[in-house]
Amino acid sequence: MTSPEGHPATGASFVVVANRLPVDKRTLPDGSTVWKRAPGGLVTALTPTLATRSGAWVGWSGIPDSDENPTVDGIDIHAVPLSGQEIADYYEGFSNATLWPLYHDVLVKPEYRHDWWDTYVTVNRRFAEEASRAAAEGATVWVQDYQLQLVPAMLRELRPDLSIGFFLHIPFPPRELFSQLPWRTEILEGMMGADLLGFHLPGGAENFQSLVRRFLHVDASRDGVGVRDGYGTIDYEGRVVKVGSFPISIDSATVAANAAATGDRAARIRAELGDPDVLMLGVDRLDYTKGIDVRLAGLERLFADGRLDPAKTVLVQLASPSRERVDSYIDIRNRIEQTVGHINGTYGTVDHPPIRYLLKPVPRDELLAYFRAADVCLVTPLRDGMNLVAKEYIASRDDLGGALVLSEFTGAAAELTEAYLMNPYDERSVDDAIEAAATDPADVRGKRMQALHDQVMTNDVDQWAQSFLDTLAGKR
Ligand SMILES: Nc1nc2c(ncn2[C@@H]2O[C@H](COP(=O)(O)OP(=O)(O)O)[C@@H](O)[C@H]2O)c(=O)[nH]1
Ligand SMILES: O=P(O)(O)OC[C@H]1O[C@H](O[C@H]2O[C@H](CO)[C@@H](O)[C@H](O)[C@H]2O)[C@H](O)[C@@H](O)[C@@H]1O
Repeated sequence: MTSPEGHPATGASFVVVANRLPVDKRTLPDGSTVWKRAPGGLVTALTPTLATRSGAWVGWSGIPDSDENPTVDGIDIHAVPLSGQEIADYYEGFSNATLWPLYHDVLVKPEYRHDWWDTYVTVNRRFAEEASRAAAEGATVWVQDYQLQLVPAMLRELRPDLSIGFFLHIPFPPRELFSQLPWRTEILEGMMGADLLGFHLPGGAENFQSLVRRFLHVDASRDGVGVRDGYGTIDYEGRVVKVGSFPISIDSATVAANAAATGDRAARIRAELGDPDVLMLGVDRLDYTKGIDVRLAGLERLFADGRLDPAKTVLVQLASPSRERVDSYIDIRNRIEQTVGHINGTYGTVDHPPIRYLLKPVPRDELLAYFRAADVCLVTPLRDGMNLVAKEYIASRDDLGGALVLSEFTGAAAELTEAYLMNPYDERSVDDAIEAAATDPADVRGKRMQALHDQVMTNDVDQWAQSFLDTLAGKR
């Protein structure tokens, strides 16, 4: 059934459009398969809104050529199929070998290929068409992230009746870097199809305002962009587009409760590791932006200089494989594995290698138990949009134990000012922060953790989603 305008009368009144679906296909021991909700922060944040507003989710399953549409936990799934070639050109290519490095300070050289761009346009159009089919007349559609920056304008053209939001989960670069992009005007025009554009930090929003002034020749307000409130405005094609800063967070109460419920597993982890004086932890997708190499180099210097004792220190580095066919990800994996071998070979003994490195995801409860066990969590990216691991570690520590070493180049550092902040480009800063976090007196570490814990428990992901959606709806 359609409305007089030809739009679905029975569609969803709230639609999330994201590269990934919030479900995973799992194979059971008997060989059969089931779809399960993926444990991501975004789906947790949006589940209440999806449930109360007859919600739908448009995305890719992560599997080539799959267009199964399972309904999981009441979420109406609209799968967007991608062929093997499209995965190579749109996901691995344009999204993760062009945009990802360009938006992360050009840490590796972005590749600018017209065939990848063409596929990015084709796939963005497919997402927009599916969102158009899913949305009821006048619905709210929330488009997520750098893989889908053309969707807002494509969707507006198909469905001017919709209210469209867009949120970027990674940094938005300054003019000097973004201007490299051969398709810079098209990307900006694509984003400007939204009614509200959200970024983690005011700096990203301001970079965007500056770029649309320069390349779209529009009048963008120069008012400061506040955090959660106080958005900027841009007059564009007879509409007013809002631009704001909305730092994402986690489901803090659930993380805290689940971490506390891991019981004595944390103590057993420490015992299994030989009861070290200092247990350090790193938890990352294996990505060159995350600075895993930075923390390994820092640890090696601290061992070499006698500032930390390798016989009494353990670093558990949990790394999840990511984007494994992209060259820069193959390179960083090789470099990290070589460095781990070098440090263990030089500073370890047969029964005590100081670094324990795992290249596979661990179950959620096990991860929370590691958070409870660790004296120090090392979050050392060269650049990161937010970094939810930092917030999860803090939420897990209602015992006020532990210490967070945090790079200034993460979005999280803007809020988590009581962490042991460091500059990953400055060896002294790296070493001093790791040493201080490992050796400061318990009362100093406890006071810092108390302030961090209060911050993360107060600003959770529900507040993030609500502040964005209220601003989109004109309630703020
Ligand atoms: N269950 C599980 N979750 C993980 C693991 N490694 C990372 N994660 C989760 O993946 C998310 C990573 O988010 P974030 O730090 O913002 O970095 P991103 O990878 O760039 O999105 C966090 O919610 C982590 O808890 C793992 O080994 N197991
Ligand atoms: O989908 P993948 O290619 O496997 O990558 C995983 C996600 O990585 C990025 O995460 C970002 O979003 C986080 C939440 O806002 C933020 O904390 C982090 O700093 C970002 O890197 C990416 O933006 C997502 O689209 C990917 O799904």
